[in-house]
Amino acid sequence: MTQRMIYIDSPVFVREPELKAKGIENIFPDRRPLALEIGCGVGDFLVQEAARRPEWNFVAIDIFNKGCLKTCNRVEATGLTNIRVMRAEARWLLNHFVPPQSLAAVYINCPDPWPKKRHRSRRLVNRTFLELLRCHLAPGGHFWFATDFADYAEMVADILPTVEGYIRQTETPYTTDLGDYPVSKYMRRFLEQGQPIHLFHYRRAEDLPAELLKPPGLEPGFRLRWLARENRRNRPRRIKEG
Ligand SMILES: C[S@@+](CC[C@H](N)C(=O)[O-])C[C@H]1O[C@@H](n2cnc3c(N)ncnc32)[C@H](O)[C@@H]1O
Repeated sequence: MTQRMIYIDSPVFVREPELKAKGIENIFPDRRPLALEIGCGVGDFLVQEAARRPEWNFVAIDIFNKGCLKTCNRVEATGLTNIRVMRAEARWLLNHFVPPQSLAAVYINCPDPWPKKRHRSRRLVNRTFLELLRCHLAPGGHFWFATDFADYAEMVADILPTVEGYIRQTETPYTTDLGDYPVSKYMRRFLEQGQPIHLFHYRRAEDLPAELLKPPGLEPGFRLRWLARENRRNRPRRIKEG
């Protein structure tokens, strides 16, 4: 899928030069625990989460330009000041811009399921990704992962207990009782169709041996290669969108 690139002119949108110049922890006027939502879509989950956790700062990323634009519009409409939006690929951002052990929380809701067997390796959440995330989560940092896709849930439920340093916060590997976890656009869509959402909640262990805090190295994942191609093909244009 190619994307129509619209210039995002929003005070909450952060571009790479600003990120490089300031560092992710300094893009907000005040330092607070920093949380990251990966694949924010249109931003409806994050505005709910950021409103109920005003003591945290939130970075929302997505590789789709239009999703970033809609998220920016939504953030501006709510008046929330603790959210910034970036168009970025998750592994790239973690590897290049997120300091070690700095994230109070990471959220991933309804990531692309890649249902075909031959495409499973394209799934974002796999062993290497969880090892990478472990390096960037703060001690005690939260990892929330929600998927509508049962096969993805089973895959992650198999892997997570074998990745050292994650501590389960639910009685079972995942729960379909969402409690007060905010509902995203995709989650709502599946819930309305009577399909369960599988919610994982883990926390990073307080103390980890140094060897578990070494990043596994940037794997040029499918989305990273796709984004590089898209960026070569497109140059953002300034278009007024209502
Ligand atoms: C199925 S949508 C879900 C959107 C939203 N989280 C929700 O639940 O409504 C998955 C989103 O993840 C984004 N995405 C996929 N791979 C990504 C990656 N490697 N880094 C950042 N965003 C990614 C896609 O662009 C898409 O917007």
